[in-house]
Amino acid sequence: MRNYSKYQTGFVNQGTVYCNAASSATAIPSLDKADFLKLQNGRATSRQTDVDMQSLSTGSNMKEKTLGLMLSDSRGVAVAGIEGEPVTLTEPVTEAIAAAFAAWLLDKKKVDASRRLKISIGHDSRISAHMLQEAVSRGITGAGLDVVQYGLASTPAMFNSTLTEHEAFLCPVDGVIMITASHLPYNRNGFKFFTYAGGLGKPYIKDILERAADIYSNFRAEGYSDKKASASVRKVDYMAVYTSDLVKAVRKAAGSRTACYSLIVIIFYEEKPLEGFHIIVDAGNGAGGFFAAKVLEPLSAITSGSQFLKPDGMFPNHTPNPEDKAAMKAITQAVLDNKADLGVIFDTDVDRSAAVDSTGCEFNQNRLNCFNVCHCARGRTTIVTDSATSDGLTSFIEKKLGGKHHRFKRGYKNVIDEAICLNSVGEESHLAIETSGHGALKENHWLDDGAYLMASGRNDGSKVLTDLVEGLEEPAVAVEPRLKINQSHPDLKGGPFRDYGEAVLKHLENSIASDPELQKAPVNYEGVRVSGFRGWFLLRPSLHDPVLPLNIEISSKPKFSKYFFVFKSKADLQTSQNNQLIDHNLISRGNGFGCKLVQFYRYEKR
Ligand SMILES: O=P(O)(O)OC[C@H]1O[C@H](O)[C@H](O)[C@@H](O)[C@@H]1O
Repeated sequence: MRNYSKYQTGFVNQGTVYCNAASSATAIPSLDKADFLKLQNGRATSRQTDVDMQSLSTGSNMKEKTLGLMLSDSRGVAVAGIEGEPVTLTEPVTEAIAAAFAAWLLDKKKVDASRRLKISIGHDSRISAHMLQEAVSRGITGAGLDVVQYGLASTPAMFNSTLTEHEAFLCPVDGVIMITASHLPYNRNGFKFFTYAGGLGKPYIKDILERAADIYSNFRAEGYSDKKASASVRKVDYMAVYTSDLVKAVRKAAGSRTACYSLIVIIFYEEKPLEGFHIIVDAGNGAGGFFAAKVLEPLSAITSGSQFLKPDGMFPNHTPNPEDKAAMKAITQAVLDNKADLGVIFDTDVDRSAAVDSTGCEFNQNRLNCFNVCHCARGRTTIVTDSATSDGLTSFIEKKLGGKHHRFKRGYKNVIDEAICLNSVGEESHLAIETSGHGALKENHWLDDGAYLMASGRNDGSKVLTDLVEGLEEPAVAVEPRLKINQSHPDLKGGPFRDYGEAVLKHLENSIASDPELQKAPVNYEGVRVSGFRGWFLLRPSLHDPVLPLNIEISSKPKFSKYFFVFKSKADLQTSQNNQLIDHNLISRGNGFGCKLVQFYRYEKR
C-alpha cells in the first residue's frame, strides 16, 4: 500500500488501498523538481487568473466563469530510439504524475470519506499508450481512487465523461487523464488533465508536477515496483456513449418538427440528416476512425473510400495533423478519387479537424475558420479567433455576417477562455476558433471537439463549401516561416529563449514606429502585427517552441517583393523558382534568425 497523504494539503481518507506492494523493487534514477517541471508544455499568459476551484468542491457549474488559463499539458519522450531524445516519461515518472493528479484532485474536491473519487483514462493510438495507461492506473489506485479505463478515445470524449450522467457507464467521473501528444512524432507522449471545469491550466499542472517530484523521490527511497494496478480498475466502452450522444446532438442541430397530441408535445428530430452525402474520413491512423462508422453512418452518410481509420501509433501514412501539407494532400486526393462530397481530417486525438470540399478545395486555417463561422447559427455575435487570422476573415465576419471579430491569442485554451470571459462580461459569443483546426461552440460546453464541429455544421443543401465562404477575401500569398531561435547562440548570453524572443519583438516594434508606410495593429494581444504594402504580417513567440512564427499575407503578388526583400537576403530566407516563396526547411535550420530579421528590416528602411 502506498501512502500519498503527505502529498495532499488537506488529506481525505479514501479508505485502505492495497496496491503495488514492492515485492521486487527496482532502482530508478534520481530526478528532481526541475526535471519534472521540464515536462510542462505551454507558456503563461499575461491574462492568467486563478480558477475558482472552490466550485469543484461545491459542485457549482463553473463553465461560464472566467478560467483565464492557457493551454497546458504535460509532454515528454516515451519511446527510446531517436538520437538526442532520451526517454523522460518512464513508468515511475508516469505513475508519480498520475498519483500527484489524484492527490491534487482530492485536495480540490474535499469529498468526505464515504465517496471514492473516479478518474477516467483514455489514450490515442501511440505505441507507448498501453505502458503509460498501466502506470497511470497504478498511480491513481495507489492514491486510493478508482480508475475507469476507456481505451482508445478522443480528447473531447474524455472531457465529456466528466459531464455525462450515466451510472451504468460509471459517469460522471471526477477527473480525466488523456494520454496523448497530439500530432507530435511517435516517440512522444503526454497527459491532458480535465475536471468538469475544463482542462487544467498551467499553475495546476505545475503544482501536480511538483507533487510528482516528491512522490518520485519517495519511490526511490522505498523501492519502486511496477506490479499490476489493483482491482479498483474497471474498463468501460465510453466511446459508445459519446458517439451516440454526438449522433443525437447532430440530429437535434439538423432540425426538428413538433407534433401536439392533446396536451403532449412530441419533438421529432431529423433522423437522417446526412442522407445522400458521401463523406470521406481520414483519421491519419490516430484515434478518430470511429467517426466514419459510429457517427456518419448512423446519420446515413456514405463513407466508402475513407482512409487510415485503423489506429497505428507509427503513423505510417501521414502525420495526423490538419495543418500538415502532406495530410491535406492525402485527404484531398481521396475526395477527388472517390468523387465524394466532402472530406474530413482529424489530428491524433480528434480535438482538431479540417475539411475538403467536392472540388478539392481545402478548408483549413483561415478558410476553416470561415467555414466554422458560417456553420455557427450565431455568427452575428462575437467570434473569438487566434492572432494569426487574416484581415479577410475580419471583413467576412463583420461585413458579410454582421458579427464582430475579436482576434485574440494563439492557443485553443486562450480563445475558448476569452469567449467565456466575454460572455461573463455581457458580450455574447458562441464560437471560439483557431487556425490550427481547434474550434469550440458554446452550445457544446465550449468543448474543442473536431468531431462535433464537423458533424454538426448546418448545411443549406450545398455540397460545395466554396459557395458557403463566397466573399472571403483570400490573399495572393500566405506563408508562415517559423524562425528558429538557436538556444546556444551567443546573442542569448545564456538567457532563456523566451526573453530573447521578446527582445526581438520589442526591437521590431520600435523600428516600425518610425516607418510611415507601416501601421501597427491598433488592437493586438500578442507579438507584433503590422499592415502595409497591401498586406499584413505578425511576428509572435511560439506557445511551445524556441521559435518565432512569422505569418505574412499579401493581397497581390507584385507588392510582395518589397516585403520579401525586407525579410530576405542576409536573413538567408530563400526564394525558389516556382512560386514557393520561402523554403521552410531552410528556415527551421537557421541560427538566431529572429535577430537578423529585425536587423535587416532596419537596414532596408534606412
Ligand atoms: O505557437 P505555435 O508553435 O504556433 O503552436 C500553437 C499551437 O500549439 C498546439 O498545437 C495547440 O494545440 C494549438 O492550440 C496551438 O495553436
